[in-house]
Amino acid sequence: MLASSPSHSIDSPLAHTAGSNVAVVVPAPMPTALTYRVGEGQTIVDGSIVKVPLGRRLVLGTVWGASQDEVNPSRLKPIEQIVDAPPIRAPLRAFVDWVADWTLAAPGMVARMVTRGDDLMQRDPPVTAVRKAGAPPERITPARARVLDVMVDGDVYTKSGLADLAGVSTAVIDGLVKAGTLEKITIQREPGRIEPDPDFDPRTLTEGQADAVHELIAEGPKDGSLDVALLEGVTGSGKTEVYFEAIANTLREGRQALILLPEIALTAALLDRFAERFGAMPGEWHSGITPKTRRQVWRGVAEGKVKVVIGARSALYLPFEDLGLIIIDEEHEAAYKQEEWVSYNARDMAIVRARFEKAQVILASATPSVESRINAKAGRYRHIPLPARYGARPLPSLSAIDLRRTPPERGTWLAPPLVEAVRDTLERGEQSLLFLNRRGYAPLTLCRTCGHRFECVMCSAWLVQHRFTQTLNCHHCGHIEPMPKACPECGNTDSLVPSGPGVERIAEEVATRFPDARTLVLSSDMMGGPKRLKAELEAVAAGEVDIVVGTQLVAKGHNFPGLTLVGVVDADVGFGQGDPRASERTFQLLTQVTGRAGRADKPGIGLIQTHMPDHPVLQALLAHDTERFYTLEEEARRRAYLPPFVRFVAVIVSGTDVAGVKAHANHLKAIARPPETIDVLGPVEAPLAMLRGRHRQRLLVRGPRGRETQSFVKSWLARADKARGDMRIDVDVDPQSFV
Ligand SMILES: Nc1ncnc2c1ncn2[C@@H]1O[C@H](COP(=O)(O)OP(=O)(O)OP(=O)(O)O)[C@@H](O)[C@H]1O
Repeated sequence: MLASSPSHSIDSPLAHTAGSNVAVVVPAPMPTALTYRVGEGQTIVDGSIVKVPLGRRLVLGTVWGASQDEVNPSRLKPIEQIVDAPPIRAPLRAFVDWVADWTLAAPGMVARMVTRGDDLMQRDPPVTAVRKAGAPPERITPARARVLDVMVDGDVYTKSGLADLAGVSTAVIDGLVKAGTLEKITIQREPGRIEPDPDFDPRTLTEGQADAVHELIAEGPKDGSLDVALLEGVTGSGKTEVYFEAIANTLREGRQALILLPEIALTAALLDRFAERFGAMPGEWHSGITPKTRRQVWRGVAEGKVKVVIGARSALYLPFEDLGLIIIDEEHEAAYKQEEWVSYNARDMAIVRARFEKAQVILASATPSVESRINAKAGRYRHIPLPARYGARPLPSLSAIDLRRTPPERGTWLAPPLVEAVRDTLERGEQSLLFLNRRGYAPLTLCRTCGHRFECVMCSAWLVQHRFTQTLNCHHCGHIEPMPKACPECGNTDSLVPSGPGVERIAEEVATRFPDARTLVLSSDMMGGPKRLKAELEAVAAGEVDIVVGTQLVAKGHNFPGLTLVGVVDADVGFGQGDPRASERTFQLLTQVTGRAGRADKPGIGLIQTHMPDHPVLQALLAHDTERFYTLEEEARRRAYLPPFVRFVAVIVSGTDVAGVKAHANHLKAIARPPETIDVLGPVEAPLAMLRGRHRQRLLVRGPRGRETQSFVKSWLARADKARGDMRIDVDVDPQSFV
């Protein structure tokens, strides 16, 4: 609903008067805000969300302040409407500016992540309600008496709600309205909300947990300076219980809290845990929620009524009224990096948002990112360890299965020691998890006769065979085609063979070896939506499944009490893909997944199939020697001039015209002229040379950590020729993905 004046309190008393010019940030890739005129009768403040004409469209924009630009009055357009929504507060506007500057994105594209779209600004339609208004009716029936009996003077009821309450039909209510006893009114229905109660059901903490809570709450800086704590606790140490206490503290201070999670799959379980601890559901924010919930949470946080939000990285842009605490759970996860539209890392940006909001940040992980570890070591973050599992449970005992010595039988993927271990676990009535980070049945399909390999037509990538759906899928662009009967190259039938395993193939082997076991495949593309996934995860937790075959979807965050064996089918998948973070990712993923074993009363084991049992990363993992891993990795990065000791900025030129893309990339290189401290590497064909039908060339800028590198990229790209046609230049500061 649009109104000419917002009904909300404002954080800036300075209204812009009619006839004055204001700067409005609009959702378009423009480097600056545009100027519009405030109309008669409009009350506009800094942060007002407005509708303004842009070309022929009316777009949603945000008032950033008075305009300093000289604009020819004849070209000046008026603000069309003021949206009935709380204005965007100054700290959030400052955050948007900062993110735009840091990521080299247009401010409007960042602001768009705050205001999102029109639908978010709508209010639910008003509803008709009734309340007592006059004397009881002359004709009083038992049904009418019941209605009057249940009503409290002054209270407002929806018709159907009141009918239910009194156990009568709505016709009885209509009769009372007609008689003048009740009157109809229109109300804006507010979602019923129970506030989380910090003292609802606190846990008894272990000594280690209590110390960590004390440090988090009481030992932070007292001068209001930025407080970032790295809560590093081994898997199953109870990090969640610890940061819940920090949330309780924030709630007692009357402020709001945000918990960011890397995966939607983790939200359902955490929502339930939160409700048990605080007696109320938090707000939920991710791509799987309904538009109605989205509207209610957005408005609820802006008005300070929703106190806690659990969400995906986009929740970082919610317009909190008074944000006191941000928790980044599994802070090391690559999923915090967004790579579309605006490339940003939600973990890093959360720290910036916290600075503007004067909020605390807790980064939680069993396997922190190398960056956060180094920041903690340098004293920029407080380092709070939780070295033991809750309930004195041991960490799982880990060992490697050397595939060179005990390989699987031909055409199978599970080596004899792993098969034996699964059998023993089944016999004990316990659960096993077989982990392989590959969706589908086989990563490649080829023709035995002519050697043809199935590739995506839009990307330089193999098509992954999926048996459940009988399709070949591209995991990069989403292209799907039916599994052919014959080879398109040589026409031979019965000659197409799968090559390599995905989780579906492992599940097939499991079904052959253990036909009586209850087996479940869990991977993101098998999901029948978040509801089905939640039910499946609950079934695993309840012990209704014997063997889970899963991708990274099940690797982290979950609590499966009956799970005592984790088998890693192929630990070598993650190493050496030209990605500077390959070792780190592998270490993290394998620690997380093996950390699912033995979390309740029975001890767990992890068996890791590999061709490289002596790899230093695996050695550190097997010994639970986290310290050794970080020391090795830090040293390797320092030596090789890799982040976080340098800053990388990736510049990707893409388009449908391969020659044009190459020429433009070469042009960029030719005009770069970087200062001595900065190198421009490339251009080279990106590892994914074609993606969604666009050819890609990659330049990599390597420079110092400060702002210098971004400043160089900004001025460099500003000097470049305009990209023509459908050519696009994407800039990614601190890239996570090197494809
Ligand atoms: N103080 C406590 N009282 C009761 N139960 C606890 C306590 N601390 C932890 N637990 C239980 O121990 C298990 C592990 O805790 P939690 O999930 O918080 O660990 P975590 O450190 O987040 O693990 P991971 O990093 O492996 O996901 C959970 O079932 C949790 O309920």
